[in-house]
Amino acid sequence: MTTSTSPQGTGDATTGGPGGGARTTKLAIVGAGAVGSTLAYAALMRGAARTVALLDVNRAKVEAEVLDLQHGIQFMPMARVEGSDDVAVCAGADVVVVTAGAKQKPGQTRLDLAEGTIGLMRTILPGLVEVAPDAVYVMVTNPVDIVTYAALKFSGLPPTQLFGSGTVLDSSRLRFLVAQHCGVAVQNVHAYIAGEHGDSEIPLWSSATIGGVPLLEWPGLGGRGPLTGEVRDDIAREVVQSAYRIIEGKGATNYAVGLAGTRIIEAVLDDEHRILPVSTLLDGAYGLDDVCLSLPTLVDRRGAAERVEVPLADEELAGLRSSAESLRAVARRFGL
Ligand SMILES: O=P(O)(O)OC[C@H]1O[C@](O)(COP(=O)(O)O)[C@@H](O)[C@@H]1O
Repeated sequence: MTTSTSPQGTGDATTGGPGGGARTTKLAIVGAGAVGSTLAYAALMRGAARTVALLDVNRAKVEAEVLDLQHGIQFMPMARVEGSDDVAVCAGADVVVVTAGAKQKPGQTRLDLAEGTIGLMRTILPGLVEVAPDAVYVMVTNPVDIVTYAALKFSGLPPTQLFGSGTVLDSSRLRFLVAQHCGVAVQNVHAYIAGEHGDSEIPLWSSATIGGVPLLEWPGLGGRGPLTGEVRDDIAREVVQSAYRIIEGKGATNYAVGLAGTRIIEAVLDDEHRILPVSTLLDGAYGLDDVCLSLPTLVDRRGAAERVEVPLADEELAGLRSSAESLRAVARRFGL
């Protein structure tokens, strides 16, 4: 079953646009759950790709999500939406985003989900690579660092071409909280979370800036105080806890992760050369290797093209090393 539509009824990303015109971009999303379908919605709303294809084992679910999205096409930038329970729907994709996996339940950590999800990656990656060998693969499924490490093994793809959404979302949570505390626009806060997308993640306070001022020297503005050690610790704790709070309240996180994923997809499809904290396989950076974790990385049409070596304070480097250690221990536990 493939359910699809096109504005002019014909043409797709593989054969060219309607009427055989210029080739257009195609985004394939694996998993039509809360994250996958919200990501599709966000990508369509932002006009990130001309074709959005959804793949899910649950035929009724994928059909329903596709229909619902198709009915909104009139109000979006020009696009085509298709969906199927057959991997062929992903053929010729420029970007494949993997969101499929076991659902996180209240109280479960991301690592609790690992085993079933790793098995799923082993099953689905070879078929995806067969139909979309040139796509850039973005893993979103949690625990994303472990899933990315496993997917690299199962796909045989180079680390530039396959990486994880990592701490792009955590960094936007951090920026939101800092912006709220300081009373400035979130876009003016430049700060990254590095390491694991999870409990051992590290805010890179020492390199963060607000409006050109080093965050650690932020004097406060409009009656609001500086970011003291206590405030920073509270914010860092809140970043880690917020996903759990959302899951407790509504069962899943979907909006912010859908937007974060879309941001990564745009950086690839539009060849933006944008620095984003995605999860990549380390090969000696900061003395770390054979582990996937997040560091600011140049993302362009090639994928995760090059890592930026951000200067780290001693405690940040120590945090990164222990994050790497805990991820390696989990990977070993699952025989990776
Ligand atoms: O604070 P400035 O210098 O005005 O920069 C704002 C710009 O930086 C951004 O927040 C991106 O920041 P990063 O490069 O730190 O990710 C944009 O969204 C925004 O347009």
